[in-house]
Amino acid sequence: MQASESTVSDKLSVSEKAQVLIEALPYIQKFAGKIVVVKYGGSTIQADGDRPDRIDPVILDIIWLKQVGLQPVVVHGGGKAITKMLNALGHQAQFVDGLRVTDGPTMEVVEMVLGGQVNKQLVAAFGAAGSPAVGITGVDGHLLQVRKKNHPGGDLGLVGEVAGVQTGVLKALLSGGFIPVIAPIGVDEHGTRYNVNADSAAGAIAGALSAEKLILLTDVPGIMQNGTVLSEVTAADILRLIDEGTIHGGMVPKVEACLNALEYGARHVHILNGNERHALLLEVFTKNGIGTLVRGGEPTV
Ligand SMILES: Nc1ncnc2c1ncn2[C@@H]1O[C@H](COP(=O)(O)OP(=O)(O)O)[C@@H](O)[C@H]1O
Ligand SMILES: CC(=O)N[C@@H](CCC(=O)OP(=O)(O)O)C(=O)O
Repeated sequence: MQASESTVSDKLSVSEKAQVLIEALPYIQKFAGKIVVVKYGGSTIQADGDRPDRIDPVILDIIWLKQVGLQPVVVHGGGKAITKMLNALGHQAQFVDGLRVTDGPTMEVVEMVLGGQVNKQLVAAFGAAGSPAVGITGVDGHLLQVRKKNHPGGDLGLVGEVAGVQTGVLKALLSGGFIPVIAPIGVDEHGTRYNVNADSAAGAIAGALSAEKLILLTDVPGIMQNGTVLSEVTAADILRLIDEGTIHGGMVPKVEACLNALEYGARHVHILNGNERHALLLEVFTKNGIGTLVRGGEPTV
């Protein structure tokens, strides 16, 4: 445990510490056995292969969810790591509406970085923190079936959109007591692998698992409008916020993934700041939660 954490805890009296635990009890009871899909973004991943002494607080939160009876499933990004590797190899990264234009050589780097480096770094971090995880890509167990994405902004190359999700491999891992850690690479019916936006992959997986929650961790406190976080938005709000340009760039695939997840069966979708310490615990185990809740229904803003 890090020094700053023990200092905060030391400021609480013994009865205040007990009170915090007691207040979490109804949420622990409510969510027992429920599936929570957590999307851990490339802009927030802190697992650091060079600093094995440092335990990533997000990983601790996810292990906490598991230990109190929820069933976490992790889908990770790694966009920044891909761009770093492309640059190191002398390639330029190119994006259209938050999606990476993926030619053949770029796809090789995507697979190497997402399926290899980032995935194994996270799995190793879970193991080091005492919880066995298994890292897979969407190719394994035919988890993410995709087709080439047709995008109005131009040909994106080997970018896939999810056409189907086969959840068998996830159910096998969950029932074996493992935390599944998924890299967003999909496969089409010919065996061609595609780069899938991690938010889209997480949304599709959350929907297919009828998850209690999909939680998208990013580097902003939620959906922002004029400098403030919107605590709750509906599908209609989102369409309007995209239309007026308030939601743009990487937030567009994120909110589309939220709507997709809700449409296909996820119950609640949240966008939180993964850089805020223990944001996941605050969302799941406190009354008001934090970040933005995305829900179906009529406009709220
Ligand atoms: N209305 C908005 N509210 C919050 N962030 C927004 C909004 N519109 C665009 N963004 C951008 O979306 C980014 C998050 O998307 P992205 O960079 O793809 O995150 P991640 O790497 O975590 O998936 C934010 O850092 C912000 O720059
Ligand atoms: C098609 C597409 O854009 N794929 C993403 C996959 C990784 C990702 O989504 O990572 P973040 O969540 O960290 O942004 C990419 O190549 O960057």
